Amino acid sequence: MPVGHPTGMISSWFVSDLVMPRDDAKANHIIQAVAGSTIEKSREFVATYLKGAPSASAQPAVYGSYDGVYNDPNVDCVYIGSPHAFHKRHCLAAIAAGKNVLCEKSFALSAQEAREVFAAAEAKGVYVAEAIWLRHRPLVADLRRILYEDKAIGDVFRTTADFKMYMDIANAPPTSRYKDLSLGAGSLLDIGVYVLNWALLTLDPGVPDHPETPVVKAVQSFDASGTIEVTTSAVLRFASSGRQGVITCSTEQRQRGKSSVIVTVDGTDGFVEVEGSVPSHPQSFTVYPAWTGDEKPAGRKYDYARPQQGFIYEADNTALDLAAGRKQSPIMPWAETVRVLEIMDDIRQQGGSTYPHEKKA
Ligand SMILES: NC(=O)C1=CN([C@@H]2O[C@H](COP(=O)(O)OP(=O)(O)OC[C@H]3O[C@@H](n4cnc5c(N)ncnc54)[C@H](OP(=O)(O)O)[C@@H]3O)[C@@H](O)[C@H]2O)C=CC1
Ligand SMILES: O=C1OC[C@@H](O)[C@H](O)[C@H]1O
Repeated sequence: MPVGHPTGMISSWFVSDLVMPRDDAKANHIIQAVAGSTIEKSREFVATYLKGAPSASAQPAVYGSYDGVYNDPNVDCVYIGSPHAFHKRHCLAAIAAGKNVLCEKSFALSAQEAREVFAAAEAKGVYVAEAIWLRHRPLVADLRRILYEDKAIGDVFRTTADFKMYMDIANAPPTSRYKDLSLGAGSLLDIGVYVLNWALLTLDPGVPDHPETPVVKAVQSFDASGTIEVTTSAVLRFASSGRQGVITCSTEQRQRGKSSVIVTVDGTDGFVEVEGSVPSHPQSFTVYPAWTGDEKPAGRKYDYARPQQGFIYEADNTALDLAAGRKQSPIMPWAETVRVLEIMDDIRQQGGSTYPHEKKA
């Protein structure tokens, strides 16, 4: 799958995974072109991250503006790894040029922005998907099967998930996407989106095709300036089952250790703990029977640790979607991206966080 992308942290992680050799690749990804805001940044990106890449990806076309990638006839799919507030603009520009698009989470600032992008994609007949890599992990599909087909822990009744990642916002430059509200700063869109996805995936077997939208109660707290949302807590309740999700995220707290329990799913006959460094990067899960005595019971561990970080799964699935002529990802269809953003709109409304363009409206 030829890929074009701007520079930046996530883009470096993404391409590093794609060019790492592996035996079980479902698709052959070629980094065909790289675009950043300056040609120097793009060249530096290539020199840094594609130095040892297989020959097809080692010398991509290099552009000093994003238009270069949008208009490059050799690019099949544009990967967008810019800050949240630019996603709509960059998606629309790529779509207008007739390109397929894989765009980072959170897909947009609001559900309305996502609807506009998907309407444009439909009109142009191109593929667009949110790069919510968590949903593409085999670990997630296996866990859902164990919960809802094998019913290994009985009836699921609750999921708790917490994402903590310390950001020194006070000392970050004003241009940082973690600090600049006009770039979409805030813990919910950056990391809360993962714990929300964990709750939806583990509490609702109908996801993604027949999802039930939960009732949400949420609060948010802000940094010293009172403008940047740094901690979000929300409780979700699914009316049909009574299942609850307790999801929290904070950029004020450091993650503890290299691996810990990042998600817990409780059932009537047992529980599951998902282990990893942070909820975006699960490595294993353990299925336990009900904890009845003093000691924690023995569980069965399912381990998915690999040399890549995990971006290969969304990349492979995107390539397979394109090869099959699909315009949407069956794992993260447009309606599901919109629904996640609608829930986040609701959480932000209850929590009191708004973006500059919303204040003007
Ligand atoms: N899936 C995952 O695990 C992760 C996903 N993400 C997601 O990826 C996206 C980008 O995050 P990240 O890589 O950390 O972002 P960065 O802050 O690294 O920015 C990415 C690129 O966007 C451009 N950019 C950044 N700030 C500005 C600005 N103020 N004005 C104009 N252009 C700017 C720059 O590219 P240039 O100047 O070359 O154009 C920059 O290299 C977000 O949606 C985030 O949520 C982020 C981290 C991990
Ligand atoms: O998606 C993400 O997950 C990992 C974090 O480091 C990053 O800030 C965030 O965007």
